[in-house]
Amino acid sequence: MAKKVWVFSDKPAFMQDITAGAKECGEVSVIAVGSRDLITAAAQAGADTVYYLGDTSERMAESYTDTIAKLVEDEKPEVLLFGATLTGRAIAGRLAARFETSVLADAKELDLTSEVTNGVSMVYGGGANLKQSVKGDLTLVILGFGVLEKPEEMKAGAGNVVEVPYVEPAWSITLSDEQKRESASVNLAAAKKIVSIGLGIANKEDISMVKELADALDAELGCSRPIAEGLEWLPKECYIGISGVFVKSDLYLAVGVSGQVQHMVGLKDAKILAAINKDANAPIMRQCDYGIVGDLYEIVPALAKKLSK
Ligand SMILES: Cc1cc2nc3c(=O)[nH]c(=O)nc-3n(C[C@H](O)[C@H](O)[C@H](O)COP(=O)(O)OP(=O)(O)OC[C@H]3O[C@@H](n4cnc5c(N)ncnc54)[C@H](O)[C@@H]3O)c2cc1C
Repeated sequence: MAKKVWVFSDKPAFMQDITAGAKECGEVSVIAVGSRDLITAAAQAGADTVYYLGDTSERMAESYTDTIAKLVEDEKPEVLLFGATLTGRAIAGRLAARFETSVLADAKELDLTSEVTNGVSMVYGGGANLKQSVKGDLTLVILGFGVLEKPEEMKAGAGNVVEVPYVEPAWSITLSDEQKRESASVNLAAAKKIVSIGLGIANKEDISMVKELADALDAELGCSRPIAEGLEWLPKECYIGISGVFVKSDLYLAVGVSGQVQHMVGLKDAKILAAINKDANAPIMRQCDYGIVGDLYEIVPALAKKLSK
């Protein structure tokens, strides 16, 4: 059953991915904010109508929420699909509050063909799948790249452009400063060997001790989320798990990592899992191929010494 589907993503490739997938279900429109090049990109991916909101150089994308809300009230799309980016999430959440509805967040499967929109998303940090059927006049969905199946070649749409006037929000965010984020040069998703640290490491300075072991193994250094997000001892690109990187290394050596499900989901495709943990009952010790029970401060230097010989 064809629905009136609209797509928003601030990332052009993401917008095209969703639009091309949604096109398979009927007519699709795109809400474009930013460069005018987005209009062509949207039409190439199948957009029949492109609602062009303007350039974001002077405004934060979130400031367009009122403009989009007005457009939704006027045009009444049935489904709004948002790419899972920070901006997509911010706008979807604001619209949900505005229209007193909820968001089907982080859909990893989505069926737009039946009368109600059905989606599957991960819950409990990837431990379970949640199936949802969304009823009501407006369905808001946040989805990842590649979730919607798309044809090998994109089918272009009519690309009719509607210039949408800006609706001044009651309050808006001003961008006052930008700082470059520290990022890692390593691509853990492609690494063959990884040594990963967790909260068993007591001090930031001790990371160099584990790095010596990683170097002896010719491995990259990864970590659990608290090391990167809470303590910020390593860049965010270095943490493995449901909300971080998914790895498929030949060897994954976890040092002082307990093995919570949110971490373990990210290394389910690693071939050999080894762990060093002082607690024989830590969850990771039940899942690893090789486990060393003991103090990492004794085992790591001893292993590094042995391996560098
Ligand atoms: C929505 C959500 C998403 C999340 N996503 C992720 C994710 O993507 N990735 C992720 O990693 N986490 C994620 N988490 C966090 C996750 O639940 C755990 O809190 C986290 O993985 C625990 O990190 P850890 O193993 O380093 O620390 P801990 O659980 O504290 O484990 C530390 C381990 O070190 C051992 N240890 C302590 N001292 C020593 C020593 N001297 N020698 C040897 N062993 C020692 C302890 O026995 C313990 O097992 C998420 C959580 C939520 C709620």
